[in-house]
Amino acid sequence: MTVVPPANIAEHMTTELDGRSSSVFFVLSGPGGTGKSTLIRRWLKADPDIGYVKNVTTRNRRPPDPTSGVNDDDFFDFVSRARFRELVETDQLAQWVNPQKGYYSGTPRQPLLDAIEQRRDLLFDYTPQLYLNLQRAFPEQVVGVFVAPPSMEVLRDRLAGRSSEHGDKLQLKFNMGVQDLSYVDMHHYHVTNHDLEETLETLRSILRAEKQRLGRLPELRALYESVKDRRQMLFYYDPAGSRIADI
Ligand SMILES: Nc1ncnc2c1ncn2[C@@H]1O[C@H](COP(=O)(O)OP(=O)(O)OP(=O)(O)O)[C@@H](O)[C@H]1O
Repeated sequence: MTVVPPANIAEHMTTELDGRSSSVFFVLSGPGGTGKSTLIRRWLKADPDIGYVKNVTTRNRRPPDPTSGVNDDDFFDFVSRARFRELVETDQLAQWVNPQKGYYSGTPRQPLLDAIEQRRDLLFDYTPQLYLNLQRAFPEQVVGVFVAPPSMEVLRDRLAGRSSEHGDKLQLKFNMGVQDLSYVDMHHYHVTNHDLEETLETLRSILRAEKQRLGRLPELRALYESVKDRRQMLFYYDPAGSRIADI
């Protein structure tokens, strides 16, 4: 028997039902010291297709972390306050923050626009404030994952173990991390970073799922829209229950 496709689908019998997803801006957010840069460093190494845009910052360089291998220069461009001001005034930053007196940090806008154009995914290592700024600027692209430490005690030990902050600065960093906890409910996901490999696997699964959201597949959406038969009734009233009786 020959199967005859309905008219609305006949011309699309060989159209492939695969879509190319639009960009995801995948933000690892949360307290400093939970492992965000360590995770991103591993992810970038394992997956060359994913991108990372360096932030500009006026803070001092941290010495490379011998435990994680994280090198500040891989994540930041270090600029003077005068240069930072120029970037703000000429509207070259997608977002910026002033987390501590005299210290500014932000993200250049143009590489983000390029990524959207090329449909590339980007990873970000952010505080919740930066994440919320970016979400406001790019609501369709941004997915926010709050990366939590196994406990606050572990966070304290990881921060101390990294040796990038000491004394009052370490205390300040920890206290800022405690404040970051109040932003958890503004994220899409919460992932606890016990074991690095397991956490990375969870993050990659989240990104894979986000790529399948119909909202990120514009050509497929347009295709399904074009083959929709608008005369079809998908719902009905049945106050007398006769349709059920007819089954
Ligand atoms: N799952 C883990 N198990 C054990 N140690 C970890 C784990 N994840 C990260 N660390 C260690 O914790 C320390 C802090 O990690 P990292 O610098 O990546 O944090 P961060 O969240 O990027 O901090 P910041 O936001 O201040 O840059 C590092 O020394 C790293 O080696």
